[in-house]
Amino acid sequence: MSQTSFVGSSYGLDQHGILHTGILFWNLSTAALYEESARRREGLISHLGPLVVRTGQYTGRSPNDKFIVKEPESDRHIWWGKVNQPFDPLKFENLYARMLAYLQGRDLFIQDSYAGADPNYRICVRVITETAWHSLFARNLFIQPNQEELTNFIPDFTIINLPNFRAVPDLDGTRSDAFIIVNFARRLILIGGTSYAGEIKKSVFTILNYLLPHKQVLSMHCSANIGADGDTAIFFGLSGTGKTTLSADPNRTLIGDDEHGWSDRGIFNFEGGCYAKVIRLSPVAEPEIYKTTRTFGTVLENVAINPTNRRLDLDDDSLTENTRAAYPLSHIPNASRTGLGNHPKNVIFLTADAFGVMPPIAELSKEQAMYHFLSGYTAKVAGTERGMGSEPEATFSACFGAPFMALHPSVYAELLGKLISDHNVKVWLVNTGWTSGPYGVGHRMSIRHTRALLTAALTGALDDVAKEEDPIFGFSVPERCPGVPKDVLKPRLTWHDPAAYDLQAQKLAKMFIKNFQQFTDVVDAQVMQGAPRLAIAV
Ligand SMILES: Nc1ncnc2c1ncn2[C@@H]1O[C@H](COP(=O)(O)OP(=O)(O)O)[C@@H](O)[C@H]1O
Ligand SMILES: C=C(OP(=O)(O)O)C(=O)O
Ligand SMILES: [Mn+2]
Repeated sequence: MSQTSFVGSSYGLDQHGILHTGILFWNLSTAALYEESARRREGLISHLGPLVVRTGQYTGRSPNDKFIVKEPESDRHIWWGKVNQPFDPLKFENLYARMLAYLQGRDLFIQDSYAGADPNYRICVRVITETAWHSLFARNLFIQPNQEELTNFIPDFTIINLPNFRAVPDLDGTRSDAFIIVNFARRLILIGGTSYAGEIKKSVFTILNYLLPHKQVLSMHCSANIGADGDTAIFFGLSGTGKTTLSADPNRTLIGDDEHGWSDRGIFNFEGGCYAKVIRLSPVAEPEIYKTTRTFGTVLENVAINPTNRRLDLDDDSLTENTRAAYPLSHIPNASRTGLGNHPKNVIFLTADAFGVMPPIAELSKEQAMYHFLSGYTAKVAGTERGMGSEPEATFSACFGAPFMALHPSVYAELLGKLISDHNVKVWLVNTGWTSGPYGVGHRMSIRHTRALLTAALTGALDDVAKEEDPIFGFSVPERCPGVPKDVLKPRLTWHDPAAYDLQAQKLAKMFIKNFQQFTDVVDAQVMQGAPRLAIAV
């Protein structure tokens, strides 16, 4: 049977300087990619159909190995620093030449797709990979053009993803054998040395974060869904705070789980699929996502599989805590087909606070919203074991997604501020971490309670509920919420020692203030009204 019955673009790989290859697999379908993947022994097909793969050494993103080429076209726009590290253009060309040499004689997989559901703002992305499974990942995560569009496809940006090509730092100017290098002038992203597929999707996100603000469109690290009345909600949050989990809500239509744009036409998804964490996934708490781990077409990264009966063990964290499922949006029963939504009525900032200080929900003023958006607070837990007494670490990640923000955070903050005012949006802070005492003592907020709080906020049920102003953070904490015990709403009440709570809250407020010093010169004085108030005695 022919293996080459697929649509390829007339814009061939020679245009990228890729010559003398093996077989080229253009835009292979899911089933064909399974076959190629199985033939190459890239992974195992599990019970009920997902493709299970391992990523080897790198089971998560490698932010320190990510670079942006320092060239005149983009130089003055980029937010240079720890996040966006400069890379020498000549070194880039050298590395690219070495990758082109590596590609000779190799079979390659090409997926041509869109990033951006709104045709006005989409970009054409070509993903070239040496493995079939990364090609399936790209196919699942991005938006599929139709047959005619594929024939005429000319990439705006091209990603060359070669996990088995390892850089030589002394020769290539990289930090290690892994690298993710974005070149805006060349419209090229080179990825090597790492198999973690998340690098592919987050590189595309970085590109859109660079391009869209120039068009007055806000790009956001958030999930999005739509209520029965057509009201859109967006959920900002760093990794692990609940964007994917909470946006998959049986009562709301899912737009997307991770990356969206907000233009004068409303919200649009950048992607066509989701990338969910599946460690200890509960079929009861997260039935929609759980089902995708039992569906043909899903790619499962680093999930344990019994090689004999091909059953999965979602509780097994021996390879990593960061086990993932990559699936198209159509795997979620009530997902949007268009990827579009109206201007949001509600914006949620998700934080996983490990100090037990933040309330499970609070309404923010416009100034507080700006302050918290620039702060991007969440917490990382130091130890992996509960009750070890190891101190959690506060993480401040501007715009709730600093690793992906190509421009200065104030660019995104200004756009958000304007959109919030123009569309009269309510902003909420939701703590999906610890509220009933600190990590090691308390326990994590239950998904059931978080969902009840979100339902109440999004349906307007919290509008008429009395709210108390938090003495330090100043935001408004509701006194009651249907389906949630009253005590849960006020973390101070759940601590054995209220004085210890006050001390911890002050400590956290100090961390906010220290972190915000980097922004005090660049933001409007008004935003400072959203800062925590240390002077007030509690
Ligand atoms: N109250 C809660 N709200 C949201 N997620 C929770 C909660 N409690 C535990 N979790 C777990 O935290 C993780 C959230 O991850 P995810 O939704 O993938 O985050 P993100 O998409 O923001 O990276 C999931 O594994 C989920 O099961
Ligand atoms: C894919 C990622 O994003 P998130 O955890 O936000 O889904 C990641 O950070 O690697
Ligand atoms: Mn996610």
